[in-house]
Amino acid sequence: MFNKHPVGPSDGDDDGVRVRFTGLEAGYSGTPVLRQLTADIPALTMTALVGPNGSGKSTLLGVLAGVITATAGQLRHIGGRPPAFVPQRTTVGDELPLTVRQTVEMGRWQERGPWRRLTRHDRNVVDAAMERLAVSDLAGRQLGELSGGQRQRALMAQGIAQGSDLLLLDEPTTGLDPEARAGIAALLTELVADGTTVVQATHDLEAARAAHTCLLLREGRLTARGTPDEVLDAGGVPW
Ligand SMILES: Nc1ncnc2c1ncn2[C@@H]1O[C@H](COP(=O)(O)OP(=O)(O)OP(=O)(O)O)[C@@H](O)[C@H]1O
Repeated sequence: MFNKHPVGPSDGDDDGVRVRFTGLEAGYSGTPVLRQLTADIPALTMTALVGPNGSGKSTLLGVLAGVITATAGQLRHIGGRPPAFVPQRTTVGDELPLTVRQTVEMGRWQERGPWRRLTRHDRNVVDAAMERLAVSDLAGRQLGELSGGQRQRALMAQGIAQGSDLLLLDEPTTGLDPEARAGIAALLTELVADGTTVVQATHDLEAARAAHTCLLLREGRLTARGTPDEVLDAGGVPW
């Protein structure tokens, strides 16, 4: 694919960079998925990971989040707090006996440690995250009995409750109705304006267009990197 920007870090210094990876490789049980990925994630911007099913977007998010270990290459988080990772809502078990409030409270575990009593500050952070995602009314409901959009908002509230400056989201708007998608898009724009770096894997063209930077993956390789116009229009929509 035609690509105006070189596929790699923009330059050698760390200015304005939140995450830098070089020659990154990762996979599952010895099966390689990501191959020689090299790129920067600019700080205080929104980056969209785009590409066809199975191209490695979720795997890359998992590596950035630290839940999947790279098998080769280098990954550097430049400054900031440990990332907050919001997985695809379909990967969160329906049978989990958790209420919405308990789910959001888990966002404080990294700081507080699991099973420790939450402090008043923690509870305030949880309340604020639930209000921001409009799930306060659902606080006592079981996660498994929520609609897709409600569950997505609960998981996003958990991510926000972590208070990280780096939010990693796996398909936060896929399958949601237009109103719910617009709500999430507006929230992400606000979060970036408030000082958060957002990285989202997405098949949602509007979400990708709203990003500052798109990284296009194909078969585990980074094949284009640039503005949405450059990446999405250069060779047709890439999925
Ligand atoms: N837990 C796993 N165990 C083994 N292989 C996996 C696992 N998760 C993903 N894979 C494989 O890794 C490759 C990349 O998958 P990944 O989920 O990262 O792609 P994706 O771009 O996020 O796809 P989608 O758009 O469908 O969500 C695929 O071939 C997939 O089958």
